[in-house]
Amino acid sequence: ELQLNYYSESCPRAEEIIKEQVAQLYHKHGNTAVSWIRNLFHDCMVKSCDASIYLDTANDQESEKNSPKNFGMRNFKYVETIKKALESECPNTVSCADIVALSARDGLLWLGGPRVEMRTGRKDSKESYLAEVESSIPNHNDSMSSVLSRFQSIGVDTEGTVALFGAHSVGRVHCVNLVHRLYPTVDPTLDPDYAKYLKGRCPTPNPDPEAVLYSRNDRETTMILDNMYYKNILNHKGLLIVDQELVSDPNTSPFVEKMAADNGYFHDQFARALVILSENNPLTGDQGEIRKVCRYVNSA
Ligand code: HEM
Ligand SMILES: [Ca+2]
Ligand SMILES: [Ca+2]
Repeated sequence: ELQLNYYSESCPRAEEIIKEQVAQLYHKHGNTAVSWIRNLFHDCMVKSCDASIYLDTANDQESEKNSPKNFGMRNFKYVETIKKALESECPNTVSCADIVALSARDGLLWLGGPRVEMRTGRKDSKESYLAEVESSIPNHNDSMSSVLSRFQSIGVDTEGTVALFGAHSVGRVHCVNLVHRLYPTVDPTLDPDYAKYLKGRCPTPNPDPEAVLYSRNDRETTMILDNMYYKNILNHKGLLIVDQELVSDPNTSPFVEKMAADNGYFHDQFARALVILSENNPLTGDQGEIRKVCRYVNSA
């Protein structure tokens, strides 16, 4: 029941307003564009693209943001900037869940990513699903077969899954997610010079989780969503164990090679898979609600 331009009658400028806000935020805080993409993954993969990720802890319901799987997520407050702009033009009309989808679509363009067409009409959840986060979002060291079957279960095939990992061509990884590959001994699947660089970024085996020690996902083109990621992992410069597994698993490695060789092909596959992810099990019609603010459900 999602459709193109769902708000054409109820709020004709809705998509324009989101685009303007994403642009303004990008110019103030460039990494908001990175966050919109990760938000889409962490929202849509958990139950539904229903903005459940945005809810704060309230009324005895603990926020999904508290899950260790959501460690490092940032810029949540800026979704309210977008929401406020929409509310001032069209109160109670545009869902936070559609902001999840459209902000990712528009953020991508600032990162040099592909143009993606997205349908709208998603409604917002009335609860958060902290308990489901653990089983829904893979771990940084899960086996590739379990990662593939997780994506398969929402309709993303192997080729699409390999493409979505290309999101790790932007942004950062904190040392807590890296040190097990560096200490006490260096993971032999890691390029030795690169390991030396990473040890410089993460000098101790037990980083304080509060400290913001991190490494860029992709040193060459940190803020561009491009196929450098695939070139890096082919050169044993993947950061997470799951990143490196894409190369060692025979189910995924042929796609890695193709994407490393052809940025246009990577972009086409990324766009295709992102749409499938963004349409996972949406609430539509009179399901859910349209929140007034994205971090709280509406009060009865
Ligand atoms: C098996 C699948 C995946 C795992 C285990 C995984 C895990 C992670 C981890 C551990 C980080 C670093 C967090 C930190 O230390 O701050 C990260 C960052 C990131 N991930 Fe993933 N990820 C996966 C798939 C995806 C997908 C499908 C997308 C989007 C399409 C995505 C988008 C991002 C982005 C944009 C960042 C950088 C965030 C930032 O800099 O703020 N990831 N991921
Ligand atoms: Ca969700
Ligand atoms: Ca890049």
